[in-house]
Amino acid sequence: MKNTVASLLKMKENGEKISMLTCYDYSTAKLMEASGINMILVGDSLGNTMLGYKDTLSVTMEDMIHHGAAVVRGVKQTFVVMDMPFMSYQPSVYDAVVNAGRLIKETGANAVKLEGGAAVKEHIRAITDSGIPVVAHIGMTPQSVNAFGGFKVQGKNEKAAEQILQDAYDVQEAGAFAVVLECVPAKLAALISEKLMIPTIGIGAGAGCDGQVLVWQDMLGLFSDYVPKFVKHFANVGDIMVKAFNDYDQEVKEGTFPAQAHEFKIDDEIVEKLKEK
Ligand SMILES: Nc1nc(=O)c2c([nH]1)NC[C@@H]1CN(c3ccc(C(=O)N[C@@H](CCC(=O)O)C(=O)O)cc3)CN21
Ligand SMILES: CC(C)C(=O)C(=O)O
Ligand SMILES: [Mg+2]
Repeated sequence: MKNTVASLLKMKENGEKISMLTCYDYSTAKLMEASGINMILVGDSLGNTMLGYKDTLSVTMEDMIHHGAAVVRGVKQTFVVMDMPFMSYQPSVYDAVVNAGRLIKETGANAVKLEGGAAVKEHIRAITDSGIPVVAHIGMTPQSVNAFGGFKVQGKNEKAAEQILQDAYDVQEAGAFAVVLECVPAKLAALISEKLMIPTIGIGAGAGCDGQVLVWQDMLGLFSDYVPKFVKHFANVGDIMVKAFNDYDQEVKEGTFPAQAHEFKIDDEIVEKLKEK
């Protein structure tokens, strides 16, 4: 069955956990849909994993649309959320609505996600009012890496924890239908999850959240620039890939690849005639 905003809200009501992974391409999207994942996030983390930037700040609307449209072509049922890239919504509520509209129109995705709590209340309200479902994102918001001085856990002291709880109430009040909690203490995330009506999707926020999200290259051991504490390697696909590339390299050099099974045939007669010419 196709996942919708209503079905995702229902999952929280029923106490069913929501699974989300990032995705940035067609072939991987098809594999994720085959797996039963509830939601796909076309994250601006593609700046790190696909493009090799050190943070997400350089990611453009065009980057997001290029990858988002490919992901949407790969799924029929799965709910797809598009990250709004740095500076596509911060300058004004007008920019936020126009760029949210572009992300939906030019990819066919189902919702947008933007970072921030109290500071983006009006943006969330205006995008929601235009008919686009919004996922909020609070706690350690990577587009503010320079303000935080690194990718550091947020909400550890009383004042900071209270601010994050208030951000959670603010984004719910503004109309967000779900909220990502990134790198916050587990007990704070559990408390927020209890207090909110909308589902919380955690990353580095413990088991008390209503759902979880991970970057797909992280959970498969394909990304090694950094391995945050919250990452679990569900498989070591990176090792498998290096082994396969190495096998290919060897077989090409030995001449064992390609074998006859990989060749196309032509009548010997034709080749004989060509030799005579
Ligand atoms: N591949 C990838 N995975 C991610 O989870 C991710 C991205 N890229 N890009 C955007 C942001 C950046 N994120 C990050 C990046 C690094 C840490 C990290 O290394 N944290 C350390 C230190 C925590 C602290 O000092 O408070 C850790 O040990 O988890 C965490 C989140 C999460 N997002
Ligand atoms: C890590 C998730 C929540 C994200 O925003 C991203 O992948 O860009
Ligand atoms: Mg992001």
